[in-house]
Amino acid sequence: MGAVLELKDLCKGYSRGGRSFFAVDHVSLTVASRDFVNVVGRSGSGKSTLLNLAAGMLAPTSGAVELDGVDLAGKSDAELSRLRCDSIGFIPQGAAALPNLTVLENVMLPFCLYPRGGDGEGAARLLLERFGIGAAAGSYPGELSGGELRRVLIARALINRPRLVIADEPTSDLDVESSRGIMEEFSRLNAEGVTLLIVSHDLDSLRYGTRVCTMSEGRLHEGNLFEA
Ligand SMILES: Nc1ncnc2c1ncn2[C@@H]1O[C@H](COP(=O)(O)OP(=O)(O)OP(=O)(O)O)[C@@H](O)[C@H]1O
Repeated sequence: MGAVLELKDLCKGYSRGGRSFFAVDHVSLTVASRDFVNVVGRSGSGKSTLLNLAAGMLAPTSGAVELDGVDLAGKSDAELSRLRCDSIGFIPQGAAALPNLTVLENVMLPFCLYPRGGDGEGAARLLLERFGIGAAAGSYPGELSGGELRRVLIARALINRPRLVIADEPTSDLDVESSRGIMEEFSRLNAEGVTLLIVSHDLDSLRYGTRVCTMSEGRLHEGNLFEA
């Protein structure tokens, strides 16, 4: 299978208090089609920075990100937005829904951003049903629980049927049962052919993936070394 996502010797440097450091330090990772990669690691180890680089939200200090063989370097913001909207279902940490749009409108948003054919409303309603929140289609985000809201954001990330889903702690703040429901849904998506790269705090989530990588002080290692 070809690589959906390739991170090549990726670095992201920051400086704080007069000290320079790499939040992401020479990371290489090949995510093949149908991989389900979980990334674990301590707080501050660089997981969110890595996902933001992978999704083209952040520019690397050095190294390259290739999506389906296409280097993201040199792409304009508009091109990156389009690419993300079409190819990546990105669920950032603490992602917010737009408060003045209904749940249905929030889910349809990426569908409406660029002209495309098909039945966006029908697809959005199906996703809401799939995540057990069909009855909330006409509600506003402020009227939903944290777990319901998270499912709305996941549905929104899936509306354009992305080949790759990148999610930063998609089950944070959820109870065990809700977390399992979401991970099982990710697992089903994976079985349908979707490739996933997910940061997870919850070690129970690891059994749903096909690979685990550990982030430690900006470095990425294959395997779960988190508890070692
Ligand atoms: N814009 C920034 N400027 C300076 N330092 C930053 C910036 N963004 C992140 N960092 C630092 O880079 C390191 C990695 O941060 P990152 O958010 O990627 O970690 P994380 O593993 O996702 O943490 P958590 O699990 O707590 O979300 C941290 O030391 C953080 O303080």
